[in-house]
Amino acid sequence: MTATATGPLSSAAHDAYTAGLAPVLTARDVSIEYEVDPPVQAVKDVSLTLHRGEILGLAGESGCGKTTLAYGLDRLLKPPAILRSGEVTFHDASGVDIDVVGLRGDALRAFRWDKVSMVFQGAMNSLNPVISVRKQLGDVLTTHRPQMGRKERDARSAELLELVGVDPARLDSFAHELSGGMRQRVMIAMALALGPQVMIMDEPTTALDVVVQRGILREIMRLRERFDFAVVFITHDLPLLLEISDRIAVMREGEIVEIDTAESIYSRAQHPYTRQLLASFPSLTGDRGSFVRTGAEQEGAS
Ligand SMILES: Nc1ncnc2c1ncn2[C@@H]1O[C@H](COP(=O)(O)OP(=O)(O)OP(=O)(O)O)[C@@H](O)[C@H]1O
Repeated sequence: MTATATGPLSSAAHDAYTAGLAPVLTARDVSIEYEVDPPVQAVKDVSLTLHRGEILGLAGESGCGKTTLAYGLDRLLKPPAILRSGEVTFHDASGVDIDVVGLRGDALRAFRWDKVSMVFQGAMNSLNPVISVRKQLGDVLTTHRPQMGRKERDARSAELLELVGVDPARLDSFAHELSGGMRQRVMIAMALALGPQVMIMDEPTTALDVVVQRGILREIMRLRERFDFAVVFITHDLPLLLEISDRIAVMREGEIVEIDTAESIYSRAQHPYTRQLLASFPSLTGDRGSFVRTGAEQEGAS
C-alpha cells in the first residue's frame, strides 16, 4: 500500500481528535510544479485540513516540498512554480468560504496578511535595514488599514512589539541595531499585525541559537492561546515539532505520507518513512520532554 493509493496514514485517535474541530483552511488534491526542464513535481495531490486554533507541524527532509506547499496555501507561488490543480478554501470566521485559488488583485492582497500571514525562512534578514521598525510596522497597517490615523497606528505598533516581547522603545530602532532574535520577533509582530486566522511559519527560528529559539517558540504558543490563530509550522526539526504541534503531517517527495496527532506520531508512527525520520533524531530518546509546552525553564535573553 502506498500513500498515493490510500492517502496519508493516520490513526483512529487522529480521527477522534479532529472530529470536533472546525476547519479554517482546506486543501484538496493540490499539485504544484516547477516548470523547469525537466519539470519538478514538488507537491503531488496533497489534501490537508487545518483546524481553527491548532498547530500543525509540517515535517520532512529538505526538498520534500514543505515550503512549496506553504506558498501554495497562501498563493505566494512565483514562476516557475505553478499550481497545476487542486482547490484551497479558506473558511473565514465570518462564515464565508473563500476560494483561495480564484482570488485576484485587491482581493488576493487583502487575503494575504489579513487572513493568512507568513513568517518566511530567514525572515529576520528581510527587514529593511534603512527603515525604522515604526515605519515597517506602520506600512503594513497603512496598506491594509488605510482608515487608521497615525496615532492609532503608532499605538498598535507599540502594542504589537509588546505582544512579541520587544520593548516598544525599539520602534525607533533600525534592523541592524537589533539582535537576530529581536528581528525575528519584529517579523512575527508584522505577521500578527492584522489579526490573521492562520499563520504559516517556515523555519522561523532555525537561524537562531537554541535559547533564543525557545523564547520565541514560547511566545508563539502564548500568542496562539490568546488569539486562537492556527499555525502551520514548518521545520526539519522533528523533535521540536513533537513538542509544539497538535498534529504533524510528514511529507516525502511531494506527498503527505502520514498525518496524526503529535502523540501518535511519537509513540505509534505507522509509516516506515516516519519511523525512519524519528530514528534519525537521537535526541528523541533523550529528555527534551515538554519543555516548550510547559515553559518550565527560564526564558533566555533574546
Ligand atoms: N525555483 C525552483 N525551480 C525548480 N525547482 C525548485 C525551485 N524551488 C524548489 N524547487 C524544487 O522543488 C522541490 C521542493 O522544494 P521545497 O523548497 O518546497 O522543499 P522543502 O521541503 O521546503 O525544502 P527545505 O526544507 O530545504 O526548504 C525540491 O525538489 C526543489 O529542488
